[in-house]
Amino acid sequence: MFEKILKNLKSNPPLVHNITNYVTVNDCANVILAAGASPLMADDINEVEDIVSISNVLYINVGTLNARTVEAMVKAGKKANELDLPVILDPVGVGASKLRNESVEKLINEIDFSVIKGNMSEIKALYTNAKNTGGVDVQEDDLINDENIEESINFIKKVSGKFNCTIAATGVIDIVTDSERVSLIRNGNDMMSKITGTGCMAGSLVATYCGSNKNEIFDATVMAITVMGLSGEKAYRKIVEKSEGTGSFRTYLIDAVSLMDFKALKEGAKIESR
Ligand SMILES: Nc1ncnc2c1ncn2[C@@H]1O[C@H](COP(=O)(O)OP(=O)(O)O)[C@@H](O)[C@H]1O
Ligand SMILES: Cc1ncsc1CCOP(=O)(O)O
Ligand SMILES: [Mg+2]
Repeated sequence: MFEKILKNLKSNPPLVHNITNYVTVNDCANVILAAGASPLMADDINEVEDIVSISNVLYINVGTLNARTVEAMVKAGKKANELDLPVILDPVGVGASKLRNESVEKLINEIDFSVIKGNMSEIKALYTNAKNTGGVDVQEDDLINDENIEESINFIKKVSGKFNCTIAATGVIDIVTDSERVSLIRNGNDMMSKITGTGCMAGSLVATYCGSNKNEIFDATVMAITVMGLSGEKAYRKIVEKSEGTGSFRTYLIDAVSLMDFKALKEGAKIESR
């Protein structure tokens, strides 16, 4: 699976159109470059259709949404659907405010998404309209762990069925499902929750791999989440070795994505198919 996805990325590196937040935008651009693709950040309503038309995939992240960008997201998403490009949604912080809930509902109603990726609190808020008091971070009670794994898998499958797309729910254990296939990914490190942007970068990587593998959305998503987790492990080893902190961790994370190859993936991936 990895070999084919990587080969397609290498032979057809995608141009990734991102409409994303202003907190982690630079990390998203760098992680896309590190993976071997090209990022383009563009959110003006008068430009997005032109940009989608030259892109291979669209990543919509509502982290710092506002009325203006939501309209641009809808327009870009519709154009991407028309051109049959994968569209990825990161519903950052959904459940935390009325504006976020209404905007995400509008996006989901008007755009066909290939993948929705979020932490478990976001995925829960999406499905049940539950309040998300953690903001952009996962709430402690929602964390996916070995105790609640079966229940979590069944829940994420239901979410995938409802929204008719692949769902990637991230956390200590990540779950990816397209309703039928389920992969659990046990890569990653707790330090990934101590810097901002790991979720957004994971979304950018999902978009990157899907952009050159649009007929293999599930596998491309599993691969992206695995690359992110494995890179987190490598970055963590580096900072421990050098007694460094979270700032360096962020840099080493991007380094690790840029150095990732088939061999490292094959050796380090902790994927369980259910
Ligand atoms: N405690 C953890 N242990 C292992 N991996 C983690 C942990 N927290 C986050 N990650 C990883 O960090 C990435 C971002 O996930 P997450 O923190 O859930 O997203 P967000 O930043 O959107 O809340 C994912 O690849 C996930 O696997
Ligand atoms: C802190 C913050 N506030 C609005 S968007 C954002 C970044 C969230 O990034 P991530 O979901 O990757 O932690
Ligand atoms: Mg997030």
